[in-house]
This record gives sequence, C-alpha cells and structure tokens, in this order.
Amino acid sequence: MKIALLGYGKMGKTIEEIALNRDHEIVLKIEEDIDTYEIDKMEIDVAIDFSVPKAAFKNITTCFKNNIPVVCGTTGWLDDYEKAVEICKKEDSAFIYASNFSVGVNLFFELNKKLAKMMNGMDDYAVEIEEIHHTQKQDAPSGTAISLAQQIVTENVKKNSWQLDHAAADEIPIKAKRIEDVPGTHTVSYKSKIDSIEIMHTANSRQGFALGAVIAAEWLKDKKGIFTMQDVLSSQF
Ligand SMILES: NC(=O)C1=CN([C@@H]2O[C@H](COP(=O)(O)OP(=O)(O)OC[C@H]3O[C@@H](n4cnc5c(N)ncnc54)[C@H](OP(=O)(O)O)[C@@H]3O)[C@@H](O)[C@H]2O)C=CC1
Ligand SMILES: O=C(O)C1=N[C@H](C(=O)O)C[C@H](O)C1
Repeated sequence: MKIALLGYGKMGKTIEEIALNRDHEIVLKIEEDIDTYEIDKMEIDVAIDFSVPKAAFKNITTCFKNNIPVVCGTTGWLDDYEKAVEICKKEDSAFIYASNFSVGVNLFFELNKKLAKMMNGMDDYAVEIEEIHHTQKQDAPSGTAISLAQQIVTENVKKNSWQLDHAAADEIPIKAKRIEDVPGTHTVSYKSKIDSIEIMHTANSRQGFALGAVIAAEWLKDKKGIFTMQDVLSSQF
C-alpha cells in the first residue's frame, strides 16, 4: 500500500516504522502546508494524518478532493469535523477519525461505557476524568478524554457536557496534566465519601496508537464512506 504521511513528528515517524515492517511504502511525508506538495500528481492509496490542530482540516479535505482516503488521528480540530464529513461525502471519498487508535484504549472505551451505565443514578459518586501527556502536546484536554466524557454523557442523565478543571453540576470535570515524556494516561474516577472506583489506561509507548492507525489504513483503503475505529475493530476481532 502506498501511504502519504501528513505530519512527520513523533507519531508520523512511529507510523513509518510500523508501516515499513508491514511491507507498505511511504510515498510522501508532509511537514508543512499541503499545497506545497503536488499530491494530485502522485499515486497514493491512503493518507494518514497525525499533524497539528491548525493543519488537519485542510490536509484531510485536500485529500478527499484528490480521491485519497484519510485516516486521521490529529486531535484539537473537531469543531470542523462535520464540515470534513460533508466534503468527504460530496467527493465520494473515505474517512476514519479516532481520538485514539490503540486497541487497548478502544477496549477501555467499552469498559468506560459499561461503568457509566452502572453508575447512572449513583448520586453519591462524583465522576472525574484525568489525562496526563507529554509537555509538547498542543491541545487540552486530550481528544481521548473528550471521547471518554462524551461516552459518559450518553449514559448519565445528570451530565450534559464536560469542562476543563472547574465544572458545573451537570458537567464532567477533566483535569489535564503535562509531564515530560508521558505518551498518554487516562483515568476515569467515581469518588464518594465511602469509597472510590477508578479505571485507568496507560500507554507505555506510541506503538499502540501507530499500529492501530496502520491497521485502520489497511482496512479503509478500498472503501467509501465515514467510519470509526469501532468499525475497524469489530471486523478484526
Ligand atoms: N488518535 C491517536 O491515536 C493519537 C493522536 N495523536 C495526535 O496526533 C497529533 C500529532 O502528534 P505528535 O506526532 O505527537 O505531534 P508532533 O508535534 O511530534 O508532530 C506533528 C508534526 O506535524 C508537523 N506539521 C506542522 N504543520 C503541518 C502541516 N501543515 N501539515 C502537516 N504536518 C505539519 C509538525 O512540524 P513542525 O514541528 O515543523 O511544526 C510536526 O512534525 C496530535 O494532534 C496528537 O494529539 C497522538 C497520538 C495518538
Ligand atoms: O498528543 C498525544 O500524544 C496524544 N494524543 C491523543 C489524544 O489527544 O487523546 C491520543 C493519545 O493519548 C496521545
């Protein structure tokens, strides 16, 4: 498979290593404005975007306009997600966005949904999310923490949204910590005077995110439409 890497930082480099080990070819590495590169003249099977929040929307939609399917892991640009989906549909292209491509985190998401369903109505417990990432991270809270919060909101009748730090009664507080070299740790806790319940996912490296993104790209290559990591994993496991 011929892969274009949109973003060649920590994740782009880890994805390259995994893609080469799985016999794919990296035909393009983009590190600046996508218009600088002549992607319309290139043969690309799939693009994988792990860039920066301000570049993701343009990168993704430029690929759709050139009939290139896109796997996107960049976080912090989701105000434009629906617009990207519309453009993908109009161009009859293919798209997967996931706040987290690791298989472990996607299992953790399922656990989070189950626990949220069980805790709905347990009013003595206060729910909170904490995420810890490396100090270079541009966005806060993390995309994964937002996904966890959205999953809880779907299950909990008393919570309508999330808020960084100080939350109102109908909001889930998210604490974002930045500590050097941490790849990504997420904790969901329910605390009462009597006891606490916590679930936690700790990434030990970036390998899990990168492997998940390459698996998603292999899955997406010849498809059309809008998909999620759940679609990918339910067809694999
Ligand atoms: N969904 C998931 O599973 C995961 C998502 N992420 C997300 O992926 C993104 C990238 O993370 P990470 O690799 O750690 O970040 P890095 O900062 O290491 O890499 C981002 C790269 O994008 C480059 N870049 C800047 N402008 C553009 C542009 N216009 N087009 C393409 N690339 C550009 C940067 O170049 P320069 O440094 O020169 O500006 C940099 O090399 C983040 O949003 C992060 O939250 C990370 C891990 C997992
Ligand atoms: O920036 C990162 O590094 C990560 N970003 C993603 C997020 O915002 O959730 C996923 C992972 O936690 C690493």
